[in-house]
Amino acid sequence: MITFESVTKRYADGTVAVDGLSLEAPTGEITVFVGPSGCGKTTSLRMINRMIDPTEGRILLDGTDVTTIDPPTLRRGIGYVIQQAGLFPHRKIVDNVATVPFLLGWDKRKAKDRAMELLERVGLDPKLAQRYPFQLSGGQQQRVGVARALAADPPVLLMDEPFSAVDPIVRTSLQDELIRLQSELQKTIVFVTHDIDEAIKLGDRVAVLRVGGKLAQLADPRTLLSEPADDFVRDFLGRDRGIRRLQFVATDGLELSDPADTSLDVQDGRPVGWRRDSGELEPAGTFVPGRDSLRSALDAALLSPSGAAVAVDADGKVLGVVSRQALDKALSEVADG
Ligand SMILES: Nc1ncnc2c1ncn2[C@@H]1O[C@H](COP(=O)(O)OP(=O)(O)OP(=O)(O)O)[C@@H](O)[C@H]1O
Repeated sequence: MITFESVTKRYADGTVAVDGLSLEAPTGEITVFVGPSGCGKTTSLRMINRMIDPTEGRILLDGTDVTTIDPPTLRRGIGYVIQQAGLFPHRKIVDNVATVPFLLGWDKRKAKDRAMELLERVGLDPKLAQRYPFQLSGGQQQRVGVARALAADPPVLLMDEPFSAVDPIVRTSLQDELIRLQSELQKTIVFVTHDIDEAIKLGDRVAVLRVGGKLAQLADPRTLLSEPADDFVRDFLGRDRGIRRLQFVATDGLELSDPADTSLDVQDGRPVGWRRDSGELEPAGTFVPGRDSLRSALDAALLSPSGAAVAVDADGKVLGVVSRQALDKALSEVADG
């Protein structure tokens, strides 16, 4: 666990970048620092691995004040990923990833084996290992950056806007990959972003900071969306807060009707489309109950001319149909809190 105890950072020119910050980043969870430009996110993050030291207050790593640990020792247990990966340009990808284990005294073979294993783990083709960073796309470089940070298997990972330099599609896949990796590795992650959607998607807890380095709210994403602490947080969350809340509402309780009672065409157990009176087929939007959120179910319904959503299992086989009335009922329960 990482604990900030009334941490303040005042730079030499008098700028107060972080002001009395107190919070905990629990072990095995992703804590996101989010806020507008200049609110002190990077400064807060860098105080954890002592790239910057606080002016006042303390940061504890599992109960030990980080300023009592010498920086090289501290950083051995802390992986660090930055925007645009920061790879060594003149080293092959495999050597970039093997750098830290090698510095820790692993033999060359073992360090390279570890690097290859990690490249695969972050979803990269092993063939890329022999290339140089400039021969990779931005998204691939970011994956290498994550692999490199994980190389020595540190319990803590600091990530500073790691995905902001790539296009939205690559960004989504990097986020999905991080969620998958985290479910396997359960690292203590502190993740900095200025993108509230990214914060809500990735964070177990989200710390919203305001300019001047003050904590505006610390909450899980669901609470943040349903109970913003003040107007600043509400404005920062932006539009569609009501709709976005639905992504945290489960769908296992939705009432399913028998597809045979509807105009859904089913072949080999799979939905083909909604059969119109004219005989034409209209697309059928689907979702997986229990896995997908009420937002996905609503989206599926809105894609269907009938207004109903088709519930399917993980293999795409029809489980039932959620009528507009059943969705209405679920939505009104959400609105009632
Ligand atoms: N070395 C420094 N000397 C003086 N002021 C600094 C220094 N580094 C950062 N600052 C100031 O401290 C404040 C917080 O900066 P910081 O980089 O932590 O913010 P941030 O939230 O990460 O911003 P961004 O999203 O734009 O990267 C800003 O006003 C910045 O100008």
